[in-house]
Amino acid sequence: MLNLIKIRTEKGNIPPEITGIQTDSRKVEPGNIFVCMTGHTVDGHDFISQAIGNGATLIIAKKESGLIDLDHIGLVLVKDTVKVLARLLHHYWRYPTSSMTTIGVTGTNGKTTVSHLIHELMLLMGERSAVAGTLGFHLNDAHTPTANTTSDLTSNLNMASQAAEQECDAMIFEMSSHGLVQGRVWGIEFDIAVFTNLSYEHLEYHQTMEKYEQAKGLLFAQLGQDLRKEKYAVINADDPRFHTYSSVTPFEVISYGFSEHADFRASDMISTEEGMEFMLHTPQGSFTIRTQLIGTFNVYNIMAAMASLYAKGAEVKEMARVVPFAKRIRGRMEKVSSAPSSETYIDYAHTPDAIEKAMDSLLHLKKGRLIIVIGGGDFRDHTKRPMMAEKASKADYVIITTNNPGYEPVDKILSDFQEGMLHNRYRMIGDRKEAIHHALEYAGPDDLVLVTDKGHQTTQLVGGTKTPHSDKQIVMEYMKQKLPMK
Ligand SMILES: CC(=O)N[C@H]1[C@@H](OP(=O)(O)OP(=O)(O)OC[C@H]2O[C@@H](n3ccc(=O)[nH]c3=O)[C@H](O)[C@@H]2O)O[C@H](CO)[C@@H](O)[C@@H]1O[C@H](C)C(=O)N[C@@H](C)C(=O)N[C@H](CCC(=O)O)C(=O)O
Ligand SMILES: Nc1ncnc2c1ncn2[C@@H]1O[C@H](COP(=O)(O)OP(=O)(O)OP(=O)(O)O)[C@@H](O)[C@H]1O
Repeated sequence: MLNLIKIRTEKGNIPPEITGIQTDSRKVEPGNIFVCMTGHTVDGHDFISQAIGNGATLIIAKKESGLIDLDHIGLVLVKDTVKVLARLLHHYWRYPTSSMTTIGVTGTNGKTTVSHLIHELMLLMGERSAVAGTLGFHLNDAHTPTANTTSDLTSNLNMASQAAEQECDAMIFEMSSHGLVQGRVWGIEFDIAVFTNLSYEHLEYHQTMEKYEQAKGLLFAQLGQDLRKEKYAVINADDPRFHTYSSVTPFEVISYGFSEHADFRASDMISTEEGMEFMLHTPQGSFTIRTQLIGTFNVYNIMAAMASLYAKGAEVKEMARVVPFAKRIRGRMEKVSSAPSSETYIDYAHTPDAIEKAMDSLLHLKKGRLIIVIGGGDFRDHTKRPMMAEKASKADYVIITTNNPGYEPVDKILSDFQEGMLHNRYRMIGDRKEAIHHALEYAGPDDLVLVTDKGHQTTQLVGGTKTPHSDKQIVMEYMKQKLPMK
């Protein structure tokens, strides 16, 4: 295997066989290669002793560090451990992404929804599928949690290999900009690259919108240039980046949106008791689409999922038949209470654009007032807070709170949001549970309550301590106590 890489220095005893490849010393098992990665927080080179203690027999590093007893292990020095890791991992797992249709979904909002819609539609059409993203790793119906939206390369290859072993027809990767920039999917053979939209987010990491835009574009570059292969880019025709991303790839672009020229074009959207209905015009004809999902943004998400599967070879007619059975995604415009009390929705909106879109999707349903809970916390872009509050000002009443405040002073979080408020019909309550209770208390039976930011998540981080917290459970328990038993 080492013949795949350029070795600068080789020392000690190189083992004839290895049992796996690891970048985290805590996960190393006997016989593994430990590859040292220089991270944002710590340097993997500092954990070589721990890796050896756990049984690593070969260390791949950029530099020599510490005293290593080379009697029983080997040490290989290379120029770039990230690139070497990618090369070795794909070889070790026997290139699993080349045996199934591999789909990458990127964009500021909608990645989870589009990825899960593709997955669910495939299962509904009788195919085998896997998806890895914010909600974890779903292999057909089985589920394992993951740490990131886009996992590290070692985990991605491990998941892809499980999917390939289960003979999945496709694997879908939710692609965050961090994941793309850090090479967490290097070498993955994408067949279809999907773009949802781009708006203000993650500038604490990328610094400028231009760099953020470039980061997302890496997914289209990763389709490669090999025109012997059948590959597609699926791009939102209504987004201003349509032309930029279309020009990154030599492969055919399938567009979707409300624009006249889109290949998958929606029209005549109406809300129904069950969700929504719209007309979808496609290269295979026009179809009525009925869905349990709500909000115009979900029309986009459904079109992105259907266009991706059309690229993969599915019949639009068959997809139109199964879309009504695709369930709402956990924590995304999830209705958790309804008449006789106020209707309450939980939504993972955590960007200015998502807040605006989530509110817009409810405005036509409201008979009384729209009450919104917004919040934020440490470890996320702080600069977006006033913009989120500005968008939330469209609601009749706004409750500003925290979400995973971490080590940041609560008053600072609240005042950042306050800066963006366009009216004074708001209240600031630091404790998230109390804030949700206040929203529900304030709401009358005709009012709509939208609780944003936490969505599906089930913990609250205060200081360095995580405690259980579910917005959905808080609403349901409150309703149970307040509503008279029948
Ligand atoms: C800032 C950032 O992106 N950090 C990511 C990065 O970690 P890092 O560079 O800090 O790694 P590190 O902790 O310094 O460790 C360096 C190396 O030492 C190793 N190590 C470390 C400790 C130890 O005891 N032993 C050991 O061997 C580590 O395994 C690693 O190989 O690489 C890790 C593996 O890929 C990620 O899990 C981690 O995500 C952290 C947890 C994170 O919060 N990231 C956020 C910003 C993120 O990536 N978000 C995106 C988008 C979310 C969205 O769209 O909303 C995501 O994809 O999740
Ligand atoms: N196509 C869309 N356009 C704008 N907003 C959207 C769209 N789809 C979803 N949203 C909003 O964004 C929120 C998050 O949706 P989703 O989880 O699908 O996005 P995401 O890109 O995966 O987010 P993250 O990367 O943070 O996990 C939703 O709860 C909704 O408010």
